[in-house]
Amino acid sequence: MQNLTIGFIGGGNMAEALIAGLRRAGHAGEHIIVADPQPARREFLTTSYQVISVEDNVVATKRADLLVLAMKPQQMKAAVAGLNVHLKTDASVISIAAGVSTAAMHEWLGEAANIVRVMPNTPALVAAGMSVLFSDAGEIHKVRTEYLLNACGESVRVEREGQMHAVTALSGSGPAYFFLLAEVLQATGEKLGLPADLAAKLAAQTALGAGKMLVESDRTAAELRHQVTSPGGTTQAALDMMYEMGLPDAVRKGVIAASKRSEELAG
Ligand SMILES: NC(=O)C1=CN([C@@H]2O[C@H](COP(=O)(O)OP(=O)(O)OC[C@H]3O[C@@H](n4cnc5c(N)ncnc54)[C@H](OP(=O)(O)O)[C@@H]3O)[C@@H](O)[C@H]2O)C=CC1
Ligand SMILES: O=C(O)[C@@H]1CCC=N1
Repeated sequence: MQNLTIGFIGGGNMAEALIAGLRRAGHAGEHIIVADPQPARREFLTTSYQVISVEDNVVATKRADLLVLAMKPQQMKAAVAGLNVHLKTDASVISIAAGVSTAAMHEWLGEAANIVRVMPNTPALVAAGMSVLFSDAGEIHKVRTEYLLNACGESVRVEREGQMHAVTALSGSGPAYFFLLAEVLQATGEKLGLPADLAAKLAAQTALGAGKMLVESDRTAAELRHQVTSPGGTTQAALDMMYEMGLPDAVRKGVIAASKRSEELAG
């Protein structure tokens, strides 16, 4: 797998996270080629990750064994138009765009294209990504895709493409929900008199610790929450207020809104 050339069309935030994961896992920069319209972005990616950067999508497409389509959903149709004739025989084509269905990808790239639909997330940048894949292509294309995704963290397959909307709402967008919570924790710590750097450190390390416990412990999230919550104590005071202010309902409605937006992007 290390000899596969992995191409990216679009070198934005999510492509960078995947590239960082690949490079950390030892995939050679000379086997990664990124096409992006912005010269400054190409320069940045080459300097930071020692990858090959090009302006022309066709150049990256021709060389790629795995081609990752990493532009915005609204940019996808125009970006892939005409690329299918340049694909290597048996190339795997991985779309990471929210909402965009494999049927749409086949419509744009032809029925013969080996399409894998993936929903990654930005913690791939630090090898802690969570990716979900769906594909109607052959096993080899899923296995190759898992090589890429597992270099960046964890991956799972789903058998029903319809589940990708909920996946997108949960793990694709999910890092932003935790970052928002960290922002509020930090700002409130400052308001309560802590220096900014200390408040930021406390929010970040607490998020890391809670995340590690969620991943590593046998206990459920609810059980872990109960362990922190002494009856009549400080956590109880906070959680009572958060429930009263509707925090769980706000999160629930937010995640449902994300899932609906993913359905809308599907057209
Ligand atoms: N960010 C995230 O957390 C996640 C994103 N995704 C998906 O990843 C995809 C990319 O998102 P993200 O990285 O955030 O977006 P970005 O806007 O950061 O990256 C997209 C990149 O593609 C470039 N681009 C646009 N049109 C073309 C084209 N025709 N050919 C080549 N490159 C092009 C853009 O250039 P320019 O700026 O000039 O338009 C930009 O550099 C989206 O489809 C999104 O749904 C999935 C999971 C998580
Ligand atoms: O916000 C978005 O649309 C993309 C998809 C998931 C995360 N970012």
